[in-house]
Amino acid sequence: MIQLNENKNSFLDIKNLSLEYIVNKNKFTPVKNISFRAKEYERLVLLGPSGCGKSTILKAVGGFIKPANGKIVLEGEEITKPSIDRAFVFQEFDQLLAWKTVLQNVVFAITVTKKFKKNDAEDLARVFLKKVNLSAFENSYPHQLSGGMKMRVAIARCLALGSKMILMDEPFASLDAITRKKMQDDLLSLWEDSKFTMLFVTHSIDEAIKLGTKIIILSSNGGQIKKEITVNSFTTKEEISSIMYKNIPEYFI
Ligand SMILES: Nc1ncnc2c1ncn2[C@@H]1O[C@H](COP(=O)(O)OP(=O)(O)OP(=O)(O)O)[C@@H](O)[C@H]1O
Repeated sequence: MIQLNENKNSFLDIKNLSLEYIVNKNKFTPVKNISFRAKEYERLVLLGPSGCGKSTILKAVGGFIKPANGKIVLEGEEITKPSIDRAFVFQEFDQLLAWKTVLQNVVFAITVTKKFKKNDAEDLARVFLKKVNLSAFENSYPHQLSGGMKMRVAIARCLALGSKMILMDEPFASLDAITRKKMQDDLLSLWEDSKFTMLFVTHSIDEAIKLGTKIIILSSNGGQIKKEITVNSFTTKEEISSIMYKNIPEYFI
């Protein structure tokens, strides 16, 4: 079991963050003045109803939206632009190139983003494929893999590139219940094996409890943080539901 590093309280530090879009020349601010922190190797889950600003926060951490106010700091450095430091892993894990093998997919990413010779890139790719238990599948193509294995390749690729955070926006939302459970289990075992800090967006209470070490509950009223919950073995669906029922009744409509 990985211990969260208590000395790295400010691995990710979001301070008084407001995020806005310009709609018909007017400012629209879906996220207003929120603050929260994550430790290294935290599995931080943003939970809230549709439209509360979860994806907007994730995009800002990715560096794709600049804060209107406040700041986002990762390991002491303010985030101002996208970087491989913070990698998105998309739904269906379809960022993998269908015509390249598992090994070639990882090597391709390494050679494009780092100045590595092909042989060195292959060595590095194999180290990370081993970490995610896919050494035996290095010559397989993405279509020959299960969803969980594709996720492992996508995450191995991020880790090989040196990503410090993996950003996931409802990656399992479109899956049937059995596949979703399997993917969640796979993600947890991958996290146990490979150690990464994760920011995961969902509107499922069950998923938040299962995957999170910390849950941030957001309301639909301007992306306000209603509660921050450190998940432990006593955290129940009833407890989270009751917090949400009191603070965000529209979640249940
Ligand atoms: N590019 C955009 N331009 C203008 N408004 C946007 C844009 N993207 C999102 N919004 C609006 O900002 C608000 C927050 O959207 P966001 O997608 O962050 O919410 P969410 O909590 O992730 O919702 P969902 O769970 O439905 O994906 C919503 O009202 C949405 O309509």
